[in-house]
Amino acid sequence: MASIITKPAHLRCMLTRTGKCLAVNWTKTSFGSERSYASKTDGESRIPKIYTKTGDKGFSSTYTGERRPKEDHVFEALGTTDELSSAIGLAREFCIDKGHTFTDQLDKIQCVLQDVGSNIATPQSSAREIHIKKTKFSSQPVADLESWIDEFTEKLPPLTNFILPVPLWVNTLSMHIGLMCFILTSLSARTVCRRAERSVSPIVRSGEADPDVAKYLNRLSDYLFTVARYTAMKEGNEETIYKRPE
Ligand SMILES: Nc1ncnc2c1ncn2[C@@H]1O[C@H](COP(=O)(O)OP(=O)(O)OP(=O)(O)O)[C@@H](O)[C@H]1O
Repeated sequence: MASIITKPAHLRCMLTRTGKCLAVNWTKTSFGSERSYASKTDGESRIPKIYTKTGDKGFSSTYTGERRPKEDHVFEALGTTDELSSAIGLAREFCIDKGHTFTDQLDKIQCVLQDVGSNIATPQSSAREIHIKKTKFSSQPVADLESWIDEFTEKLPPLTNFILPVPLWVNTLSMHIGLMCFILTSLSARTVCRRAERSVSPIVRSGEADPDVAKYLNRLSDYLFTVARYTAMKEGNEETIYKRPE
């Protein structure tokens, strides 16, 4: 089963800068400010602790050190991006089981989603130059997605109808990667991706995150849809298309 344990790039940045606590808690999937991270060390022994208790009252930190309520749109977007990465990690496992060849793409996507998180956790209005430099999101991942989508699309029949979300108990890969399944909708990576996009959009619109982050999530939902169609075709599953009721 896919591990949801990650090594966030932003946490690595933070470690390099502080130069301490190398036995870091890699199990955390999101962001901690330098200040809150430092407080996770245990005095002289420097044993890192996973908990600081600083979030117990419902507030947490951005990478820039701002304290905000946990329901803030930044943490909402960070949480949804984490969910998306978990859903893709799950899809990746089914991908390996079925012998599909694009697991390396899914690996890259999970890494890029860490960078998406770094960018979201760094509100531009409170960021210093060093924060911006370390969490800048490049446009290359968007271009990568586009070329992968184009490659799959060339191999697929043209899309002339709406494809219906049907429960495919046997075709678990398609289900987890893209096609909405009413039984496991919340686990469908594409729907989680679109939710992530909705949560990130207002942050980008207000100028607090990089516009390429929104572009990436928009393209990623198309990638997940296309790769789901591709795997369904490879596995010999017919698409259930929309027919107008008589
Ligand atoms: N509920 C949440 N959903 C999404 N992101 C969160 C949430 N809580 C915190 N974060 C983000 O993830 C980072 C790491 O989470 P962590 O649980 O360590 O924060 P905390 O609750 O503030 O601290 P602690 O757990 O030590 O009391 C935080 O710095 C914040 O940026």
